[in-house]
Amino acid sequence: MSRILRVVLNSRPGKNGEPVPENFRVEESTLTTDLKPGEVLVRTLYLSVDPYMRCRMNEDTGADYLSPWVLSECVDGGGVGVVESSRHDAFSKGDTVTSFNWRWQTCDVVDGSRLQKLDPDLVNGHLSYFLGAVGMPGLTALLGVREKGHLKPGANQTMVISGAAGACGSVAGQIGKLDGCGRVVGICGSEEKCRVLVSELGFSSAVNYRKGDVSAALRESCPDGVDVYFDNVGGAISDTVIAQMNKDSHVILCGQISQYNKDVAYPPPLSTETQELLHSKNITRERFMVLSYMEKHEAGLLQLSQWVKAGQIKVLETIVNGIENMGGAFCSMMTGGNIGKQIVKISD
Ligand SMILES: NC(=O)C1=CN([C@@H]2O[C@H](COP(=O)(O)OP(=O)(O)OC[C@H]3O[C@@H](n4cnc5c(N)ncnc54)[C@H](OP(=O)(O)O)[C@@H]3O)[C@@H](O)[C@H]2O)C=CC1
Ligand SMILES: CCCCCC(=O)/C=C/[C@@H]1[C@@H](C/C=C\CCCC(=O)O)[C@@H](O)C[C@H]1O
Repeated sequence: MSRILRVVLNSRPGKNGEPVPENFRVEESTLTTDLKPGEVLVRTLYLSVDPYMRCRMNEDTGADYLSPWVLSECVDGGGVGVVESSRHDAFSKGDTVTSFNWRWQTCDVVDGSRLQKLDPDLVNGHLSYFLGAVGMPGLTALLGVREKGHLKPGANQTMVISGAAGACGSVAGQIGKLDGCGRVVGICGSEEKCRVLVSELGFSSAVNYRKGDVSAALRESCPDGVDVYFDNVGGAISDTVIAQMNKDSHVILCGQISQYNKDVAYPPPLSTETQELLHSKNITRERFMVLSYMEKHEAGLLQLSQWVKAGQIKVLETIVNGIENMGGAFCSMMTGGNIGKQIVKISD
């Protein structure tokens, strides 16, 4: 038996409500560490907080691939850890492992069939990158751009990314440049984020949507209009971008975080005006889901790893320490407290 800490869902914010750290509760618990055949004892190193978790806080997530978190039960999501002991043939003590359904616990006993082994060389030992640029958000950026972006190298296209300073957005913009866009413009929520996008990540320009006339700033940044829009946020920001899109251009419908605290279906309905614009300008706007391209994940992670190791993709992270800060980190990410991927470090 071993004493552990875990995070349970304490209360739901309601479908129309902002999440607060008090929606989560940290508890002491005990873990039986005698393993049955096929089981693995893991120690948690890093946990991820992600926007889709807001949907899991509702009784009904509104998405068939997302199950709701259960009140007073341990919550779960992306995690990375180390194997302490194993009774599963595929895992040995010291292996680095990950899962999409890692319980928010300091240690856990898990069925080995639910774990994937990771090669730390892919991230030069920066294991948290497996939850960000060389993990699900990086794949979302890569596959979103490649599957739905219709990029044409040499065509001097302009790509706009909303949520540009976040985990997916910061990588998507860099891939836009690597894949040949002439101009890559980020939209995000602070001056500091704009500075980082341009001076550290090589974006052509950046627009702070909390300041001034966003439409005018975007027009100045995109004098030839917008050819590709990587949409992470939806709502009024996306209406503004779509109004400046060119004929036969493309929206990559990645996420709609501005609507996640509202009781609306996913993807949320568009205004009549925006729908008419999409139609009259023949703009594609297909829903994109990274989990629909599982067969492309392995090659995608190798590509992301190569870019990161070569310094062609710069990785931004915001890391807080301690399992007691999971709820706070989640709420902070939902309100723009992160630059790059929001990570919680659980142990060394
Ligand atoms: N389709 C798919 O398969 C996947 C989709 N996603 C989606 O991608 C998007 C980005 O996810 P991820 O990179 O993990 O998260 P981020 O790291 O981008 O964090 C979320 C960011 O959203 C921004 N934000 C929050 N509220 C608003 C708002 N009302 N208006 C505008 N921006 C807002 C904040 O930045 P700021 O300071 O700029 O406001 C915040 O930092 C989400 O919509 C998510 O659901 C993610 C993974 C897979
Ligand atoms: C309804 C809102 C969806 C917003 C889009 C989004 O962020 C999608 C993210 C998924 C996410 C799914 C994660 C785990 C699935 C298993 C969870 C469970 O219920 O057990 C990510 O990991 C991949 C994206 O497609």
